[in-house]
Amino acid sequence: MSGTITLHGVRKAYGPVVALEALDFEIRVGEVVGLVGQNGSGKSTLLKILSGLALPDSGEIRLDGEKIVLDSAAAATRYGIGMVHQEQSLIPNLTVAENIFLDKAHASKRMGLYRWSSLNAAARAQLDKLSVDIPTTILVEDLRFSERQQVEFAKVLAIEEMVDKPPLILFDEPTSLLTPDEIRSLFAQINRLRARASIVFVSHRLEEVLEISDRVIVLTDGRKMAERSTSSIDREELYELMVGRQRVDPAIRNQKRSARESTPLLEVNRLTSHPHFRDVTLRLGRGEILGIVGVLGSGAEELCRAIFGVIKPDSGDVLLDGKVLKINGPRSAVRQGIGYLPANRRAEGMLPGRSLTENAVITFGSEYGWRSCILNRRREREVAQNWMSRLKVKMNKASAAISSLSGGNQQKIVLAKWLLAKNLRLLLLDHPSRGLDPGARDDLFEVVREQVSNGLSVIFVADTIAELLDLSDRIVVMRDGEVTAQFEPSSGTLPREEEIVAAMV
Ligand SMILES: Nc1ncnc2c1ncn2[C@@H]1O[C@H](COP(=O)(O)OP(=O)(O)OP(=O)(O)O)[C@@H](O)[C@H]1O
Repeated sequence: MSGTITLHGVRKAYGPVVALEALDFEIRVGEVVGLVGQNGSGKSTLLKILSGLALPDSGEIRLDGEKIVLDSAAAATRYGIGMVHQEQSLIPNLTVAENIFLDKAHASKRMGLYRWSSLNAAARAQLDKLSVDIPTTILVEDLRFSERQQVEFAKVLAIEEMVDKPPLILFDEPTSLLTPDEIRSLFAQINRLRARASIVFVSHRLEEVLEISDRVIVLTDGRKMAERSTSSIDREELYELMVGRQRVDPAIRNQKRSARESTPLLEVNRLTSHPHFRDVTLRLGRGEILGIVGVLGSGAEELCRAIFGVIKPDSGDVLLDGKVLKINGPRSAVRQGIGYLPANRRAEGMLPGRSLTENAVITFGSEYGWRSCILNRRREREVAQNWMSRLKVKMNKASAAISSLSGGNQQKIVLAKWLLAKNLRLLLLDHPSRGLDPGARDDLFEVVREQVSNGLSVIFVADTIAELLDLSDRIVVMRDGEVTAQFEPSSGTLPREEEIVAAMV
């Protein structure tokens, strides 16, 4: 059995929204297929269909020419298909071994009871395939994010022994929370595996897609708009195919950047919050963008949370406009003109059951009549919709539930919520581009720059060094809770990537 999976004329609609249309797609063993597309273009829908979580409305899926029906995750497993989920699907209070075999019938389970030694040995064998030495008896909740992802990967690989065909492994943005070293080791694992599996790799990071994939498919509005071998296309061309316009070279934009001489809006003096960060001192001018970068555990995210009042500092102080900021929690931060876009937007940034407009106006509705006797819904809607169209939110109608949007479009709504604030002075953006397609990220940065030129000050925790250099006026590097370097390119020149990396690790 060769294990080729083909999709023929697949269509999937959610009510009036067509997520996939007339999709033909072939995935062959021995190759990695990169899947890219703008937010809302149908990538997650395609992964759901392949992993048995959604059924197409029409069209067929075939394995080596034979029609198959993927009507549940278990059915997908039977055909050797597994997904390494972006939002991990492991159960925290079970061990690594239990998680790897949780969804599978296994010889180590008899009448509902585990034979632990054989279960652990079987789990070890799966982890060994990835050259990972995580103990099989440890609870998943005690693992780092990247280790949990390895367990997810091993869990999918365990399918290999259950079926007589090479597995199809689906990766949904696997690198977004990994450090550069962790990405290298994931790629090495994929490269070792590729001869005996087929792989679909979904990501917004075009350089990574081009590096790891043999072929790349571009989805636009649910349709396959291009399919190329990665040796025949470069990043700029792929960006153009996806976004429909050329990318402005950040180097050109940076040349235009002039040093901003300004009185500080924010001064952070020796701020400490155990165990997150220590002795952090920095200043942020009016109309300035301060980029912070650091690997997981650097304390950068917690610093933003402390300024917004989510985390209580142990010592040090924060001055806003020369006055000591009393940080009594997010409510008082909002009153003082501080906004915060959390990294975990689904959990912290939105009300899933509410509509797009309600989510957009939830914080500042009162400014547009939210709390007045006569609810000024129309005004609210107008302002919210103005931002939604500026951020190019792909939606059916503004009254739809936010949960019906694609991940990237949900994020744009959470950002719109802050841009609606009339008194916004300081915006804290924690990994703002995570989940956004490259075009949407450039649009977002453009909106941020525009607001900054109107006097807004921004602290942003960057996802990658490239975007850090793209957006920041000044740069702070953090490691293990401390500031390890500050770069002030007042002459218009930015630090070199190696200088930043050296301070990060
Ligand atoms: N459960 C749902 N109900 C209604 N519409 C949905 C649902 N799931 C997806 N959609 C719509 O289907 C389209 C495709 O969404 P999908 O999540 O597949 O996009 P995506 O390419 O994965 O986007 P992103 O890059 O933002 O994650 C979008 O317009 C989205 O709003």
